[in-house]
Amino acid sequence: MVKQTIQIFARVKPTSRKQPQGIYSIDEDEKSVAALEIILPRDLADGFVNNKRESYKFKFQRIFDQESKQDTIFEIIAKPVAESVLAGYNGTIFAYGQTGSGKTFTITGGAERYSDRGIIPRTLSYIFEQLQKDSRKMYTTHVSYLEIYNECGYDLLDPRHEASSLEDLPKVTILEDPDQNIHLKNLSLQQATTEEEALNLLFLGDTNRMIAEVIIALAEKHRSHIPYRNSMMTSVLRDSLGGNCMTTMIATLSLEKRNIDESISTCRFAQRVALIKNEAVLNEEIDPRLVIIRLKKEIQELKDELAFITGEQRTDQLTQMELDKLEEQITSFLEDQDPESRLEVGSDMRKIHYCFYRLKKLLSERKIPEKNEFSHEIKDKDQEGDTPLKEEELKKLRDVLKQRDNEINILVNMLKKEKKKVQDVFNLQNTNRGGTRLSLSSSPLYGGPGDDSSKASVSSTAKQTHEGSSLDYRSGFHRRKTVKKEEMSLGRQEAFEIFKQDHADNVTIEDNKQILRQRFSEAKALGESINEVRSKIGHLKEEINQRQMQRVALSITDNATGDQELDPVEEKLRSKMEEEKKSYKNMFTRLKGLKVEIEHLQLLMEKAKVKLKKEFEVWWIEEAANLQKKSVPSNSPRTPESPKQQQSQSHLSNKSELISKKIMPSPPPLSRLQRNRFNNPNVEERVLGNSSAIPFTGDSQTDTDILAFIKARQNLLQKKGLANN
Ligand SMILES: Nc1ncnc2c1ncn2[C@@H]1O[C@H](COP(=O)(O)OP(=O)(O)OP(=O)(O)O)[C@@H](O)[C@H]1O
Repeated sequence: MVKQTIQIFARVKPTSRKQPQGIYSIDEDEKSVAALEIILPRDLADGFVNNKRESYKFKFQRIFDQESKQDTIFEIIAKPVAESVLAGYNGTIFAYGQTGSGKTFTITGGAERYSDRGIIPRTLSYIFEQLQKDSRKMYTTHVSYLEIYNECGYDLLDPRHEASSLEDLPKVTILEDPDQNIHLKNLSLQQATTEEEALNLLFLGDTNRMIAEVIIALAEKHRSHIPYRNSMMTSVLRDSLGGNCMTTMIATLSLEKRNIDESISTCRFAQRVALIKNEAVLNEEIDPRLVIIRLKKEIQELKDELAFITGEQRTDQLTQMELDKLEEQITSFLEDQDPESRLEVGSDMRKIHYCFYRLKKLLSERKIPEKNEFSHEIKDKDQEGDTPLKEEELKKLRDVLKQRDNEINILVNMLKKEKKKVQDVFNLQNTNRGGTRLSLSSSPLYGGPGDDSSKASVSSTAKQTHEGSSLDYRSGFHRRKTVKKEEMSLGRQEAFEIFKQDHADNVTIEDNKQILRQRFSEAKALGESINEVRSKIGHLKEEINQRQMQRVALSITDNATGDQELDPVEEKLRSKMEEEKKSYKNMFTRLKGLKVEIEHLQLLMEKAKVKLKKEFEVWWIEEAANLQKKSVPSNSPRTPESPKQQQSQSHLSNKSELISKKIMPSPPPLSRLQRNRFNNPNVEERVLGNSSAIPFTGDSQTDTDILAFIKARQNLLQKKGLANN
């Protein structure tokens, strides 16, 4: 059992604006702990009579200042927890801090760059790497993703559900057993056999969360305060907060002037958490049948020992099973070549006697006659030695000797021929050096120049995700994407194109596309270099083999002992081969890293695309709702709406201004074609200037789409100062 308090770390989020000097300071001089001092600026200490303390000091295991990078956070905070998990303990890492302080950035990672990936993807990578190294054990890995919102738990990885709101996801409830262990009912456990599968699950959960989330924001203001002590989150984390677990907390701080109070309260919370002691117990699941067998054996041994010491001999017969076991032991003892091996049968005299009896029997049955035969033979030979060899026998022996001599001569001639062949090959190779070489690599790992197979190989797994696979959680995502695409009408698609052009996330997608292209070509070039090195290694191996054959042949024909000496040429070839192998390994490791990076970037891009689409959908619905309100006169009958439509519209209308500001920070420039096509006052007048709402197509949904598009365009133009009015 390991007793340990919860480890607390602090991370300060980089500030966008330059902060006034001295708002906080970090003191790392103290041994093994660091201190964060938050200084209250005087203007915050309100009024004339200043009763507020001016500075607050908090201790942490370590404080990561604004410039700290994600890899450092992983190495120092997460790796030790991952190591304890691999050793068999429970491990938890959680981030705590005010909104926008960097919890998601620290735990999951940023959505823009590969280097921004957070603790989860890095830990997954580390864990799978370690599991791969250990071939002695069998591991199974599962992933769960639980979202807790408003005291309700939701499974974000259930492959049977496509989330468009949290309510679509399976609800997870807490159950407590009589031993007060917490169980999460309905939370699925998804098996992940590789890092890639685990990352796909993480991505699926993130996407589901994102899709179910722009609803949460709307409901947020109606949310009542949930006391932390009784919350579902605390129940789920019960073991992590004072139980059987190695736990680490990261206090995320946004140390800007306006956030000082929140930051102080986060630090206070961390100081309290640091007092919580956990008792982590090694998780061991013991098979009761194995325990029974072990205990029975122990009891028997103790009984035997007791009988031996007290002299009380056991008189009952050995059972057939015991006899069979003894036979097995005797056989393996006799077959064992090790002279030191022992026959261990414990202190049961019956067994000891039985062994002696069997050995004696064996000796009398087999060994002794053999020995007798052998001694007779020796005796006969000795007697022969005393008699002079007969002339006839001598002649016979001379003939045999001559025959042997002939055989040797034939063999030497054969060897000479062989040596010549080898020499020819060797000469031919020397002539070929510098010219073209025979390629030994029959199945290159990656394609040659101009071949796209390297790209295919590197991206195949990620491609699988999009092209559908047998795994439900992958195809689920794919299905959603396809459905959405099919649903989009032409006008809506066009509006989406305009919408995304200037969206901040589109810049990220484009940047990542660029990086992806670079990584692909790097991977391709690397694949080609790997193939080259592979074939070099093949050639070197071949050269070494030939060299060895040649030396053997030489040593036989010249009766030399060359094979025992070191051959400098061979040594040189070997060291060259080692170098090539090293560079092969380095390149291969880099290629593996590139593959992970490419897959990660593809997931980031997909995530950004889903987010973009989601934001567009919300904006579109909201625009349509506004427009309908405007264009339908109060006394004319309204187009009937589905209850769902009504609900989403009423939710969104409150936020419409906010959303359109947020998602359209600056409108995209319209092309001349677009301007000509849409900047038509007649259409506008028809739709917006005239409240009689003339139907375009007769289909209310399509008309709504058209209206929303025109309105959206008008908004854009107004913002750009291009509107006609
Ligand atoms: N260490 C950091 N380096 C760079 N950017 C950061 C860092 N921490 C946070 N950010 C950025 O700050 C913004 C807010 O961070 P994040 O979403 O992680 O906050 P949060 O605490 O999870 O917020 P919420 O509680 O609202 O979900 C994001 O755009 C994120 O990329």
